[in-house]
Amino acid sequence: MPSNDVASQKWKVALVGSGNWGSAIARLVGKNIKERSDQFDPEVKMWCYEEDFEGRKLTEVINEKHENVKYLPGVDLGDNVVAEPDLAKAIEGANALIFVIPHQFIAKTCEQLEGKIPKGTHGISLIKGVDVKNGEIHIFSEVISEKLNIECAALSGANIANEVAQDSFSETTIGCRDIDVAKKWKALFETEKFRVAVSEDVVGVSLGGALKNVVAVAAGLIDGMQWGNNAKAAIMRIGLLEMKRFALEFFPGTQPDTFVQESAGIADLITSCLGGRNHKVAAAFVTKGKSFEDLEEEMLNGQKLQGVQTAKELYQFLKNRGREEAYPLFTFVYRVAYEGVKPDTITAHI
Ligand SMILES: NC(=O)C1=CN([C@@H]2O[C@H](COP(=O)(O)OP(=O)(O)OC[C@H]3O[C@@H](n4cnc5c(N)ncnc54)[C@H](O)[C@@H]3O)[C@@H](O)[C@H]2O)C=CC1
Ligand SMILES: O=C(CO)COP(=O)(O)O
Repeated sequence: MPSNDVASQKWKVALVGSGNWGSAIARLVGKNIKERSDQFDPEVKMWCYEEDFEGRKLTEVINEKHENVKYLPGVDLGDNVVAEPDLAKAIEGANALIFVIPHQFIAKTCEQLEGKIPKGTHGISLIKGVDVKNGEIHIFSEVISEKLNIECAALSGANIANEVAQDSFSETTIGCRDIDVAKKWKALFETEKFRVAVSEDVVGVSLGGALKNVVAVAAGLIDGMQWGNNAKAAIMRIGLLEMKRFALEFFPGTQPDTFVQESAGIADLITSCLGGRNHKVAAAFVTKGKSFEDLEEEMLNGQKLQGVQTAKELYQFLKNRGREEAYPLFTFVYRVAYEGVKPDTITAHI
């Protein structure tokens, strides 16, 4: 469909994902589509990877209480957010799909959707991670776009889910090359307290979210060691430069300004280094001396860490190209998580 028809097209929205961020976004979108029913179908289906919750199906409990009792407890999702365990049913009839699952699950999930998405469907990826395979690296908007043969935008920013779910003020960035489609996504997500900026730099927006997770792990190590604020600020600065350098080296055409001007860049880096899950678990890695895997299990109640796995994927990609030494902070995080390098040796590495 030509993009100038998008403004008048009514969108039926479905979410592929229902974790901590997925549920917070479902609530926000659910409220907006009720108020903007001229532009959007007033119900949103949310695909849930089904599991048991206290002896019942999680989807049943969500639909009965209108609350994701496991991944976003205590928050009313609204009665127009409907949890659906069958992926094909969840997306049936939708012409706008929001992809919001931990990045390690996207390949399998897309496989189930291949060939089932009508032409002209719009997609947006809220996933923070990169896809590394066969020595190549891709952002998830591209992966989704290629696998499902649809256009796919990106949304990323300083958006700790629990804060967005409480309607605390946040900003975000939508990366989308088609201005009419971008406006429609903005209308879907924006509220007075959730401010949306639009950028054409889909790659920069996506990489900001993916790469900051690795820096947040490093910041968590610093806090675990109680090295103070100067040290953490240094990690953020060094990390931001590595993020920018990586983007420009491997994704030519990325706008360097995205990293310093957009919520998807520096603001996300800061909030994640102050209070994200990657930061929290990395601090515990130092204080408790357990593996990231065990700590994720113990501390996150089913939520998933993205930074440690991203560090591994970046390392594999960089090593393959002989470039790991050019990214000492990313490489250090990998070595701490997977090779037993001690966090307190950080200054000898970066
Ligand atoms: N939580 C947050 O504050 C934010 C998260 N993000 C990003 O959004 C993406 C999704 O994160 P969350 O919604 O927080 O997820 P989460 O961290 O809460 O992960 C749990 C979700 O993963 C699902 N899951 C578990 N095994 C699965 C499988 N085999 N296949 C498919 N799904 C499975 C669970 O059912 C649950 O819905 C991530 O890339 C994250 O970095 C972005 C902004 C904020
Ligand atoms: O992306 C986030 C905030 O914008 C959340 O980061 P964590 O996954 O580290 O909690």
